[in-house]
Amino acid sequence: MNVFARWRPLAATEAVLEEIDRQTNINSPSLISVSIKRRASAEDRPWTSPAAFHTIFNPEDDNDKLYSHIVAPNIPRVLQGENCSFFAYGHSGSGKTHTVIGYDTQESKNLGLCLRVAKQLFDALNNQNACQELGIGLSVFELRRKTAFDLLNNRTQCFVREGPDGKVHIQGDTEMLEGGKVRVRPIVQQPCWNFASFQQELFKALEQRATEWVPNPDYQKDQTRIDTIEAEKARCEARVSVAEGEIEAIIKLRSTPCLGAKMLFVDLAGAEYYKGNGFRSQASKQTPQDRQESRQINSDLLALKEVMRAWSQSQKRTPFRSSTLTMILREHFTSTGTGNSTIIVTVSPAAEQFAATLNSLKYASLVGAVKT
Ligand SMILES: Nc1ncnc2c1ncn2[C@@H]1O[C@H](COP(=O)(O)OP(=O)(O)OP(=O)(O)O)[C@@H](O)[C@H]1O
Repeated sequence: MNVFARWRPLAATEAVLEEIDRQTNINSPSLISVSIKRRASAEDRPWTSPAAFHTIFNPEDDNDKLYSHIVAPNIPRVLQGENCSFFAYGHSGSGKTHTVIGYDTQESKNLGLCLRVAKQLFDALNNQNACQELGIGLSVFELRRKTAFDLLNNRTQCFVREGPDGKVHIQGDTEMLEGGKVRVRPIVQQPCWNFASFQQELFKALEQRATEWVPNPDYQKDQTRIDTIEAEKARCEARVSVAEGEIEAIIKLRSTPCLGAKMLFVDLAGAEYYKGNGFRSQASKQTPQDRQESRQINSDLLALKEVMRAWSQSQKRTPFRSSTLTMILREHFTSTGTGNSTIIVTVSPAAEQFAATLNSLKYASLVGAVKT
């Protein structure tokens, strides 16, 4: 497990605020620690993390720098068929989405890690004539209160279930196909053949995050059209099944597998829900539904920490079953093989966020300081 921390710049609205007193300590050639202190109180002793971090990025470091340190070194492994996962953890507004997706798509140095790697992979595919028929499959889902929502399929509610193959699957409802065949609708995997379409599909999916959908009362169902499309869908599915069989056969024949690896980017829920040491709780403003959701996020984040620790130590038993989030992630951890899992903790330098920042750094350093 690789652990990185990223200090974001003070936002314009925070310009007048004091900053946290912080220092990076180079402890060993490979790992570093961080010390932080409230600047306001002279008697405060700094809290120093264990040597847990690979790199600590400063406010002036852009997404391009993070990409070249964190993601780019993994590309050769992904091309050899190993999975990699990247988690952004931090309190609300600390820069998770800025890091994973990015808010500026015009400048490639500002693209978030997920978009930047897609760009790099498409550039590489375009440079190799032999690979012109290779693309990237994109799945995007949001996990809320034990339910997954497929963001590439109108936020369709999906179930997280363990299948007879022992793997955890995210699946929609069971549906009846023409001819009485029954199938469980899988989560959409959108094929993208170039960077522009990848970006477009990703943003379309992200727009579906946690927004209420209200049906149009004037909508009239056109059953004939639905039937025609269903029939076309069944024909396409049959062709996909044949193609999947052919791909499986090709993968088995290859001496160096380079198809079928997955890169997973997780923009975790804001960690202010995680009630840690000295954290200023928002509980009084929350509705009962909010509180239930906070508890769920809290237990998901704790479960994730335990999974990361157990996995880093190669413990015999990794507690994947303790939450829906970790159940879903099991496949990514267990099939990583010699691949990599990375956590990027994003933190604000604003002194008023001290408790949240301390909490986030403690979380990440507990994971990163594990002796393997
Ligand atoms: N490293 C950075 N450099 C420049 N601006 C940043 C950086 N990190 C965050 N920001 C800015 O701070 C704001 C909040 O960041 P972001 O939306 O990524 O936070 P978040 O952690 O995803 O929050 P939430 O949990 O609420 O989704 C955004 O306007 C973003 O552009």
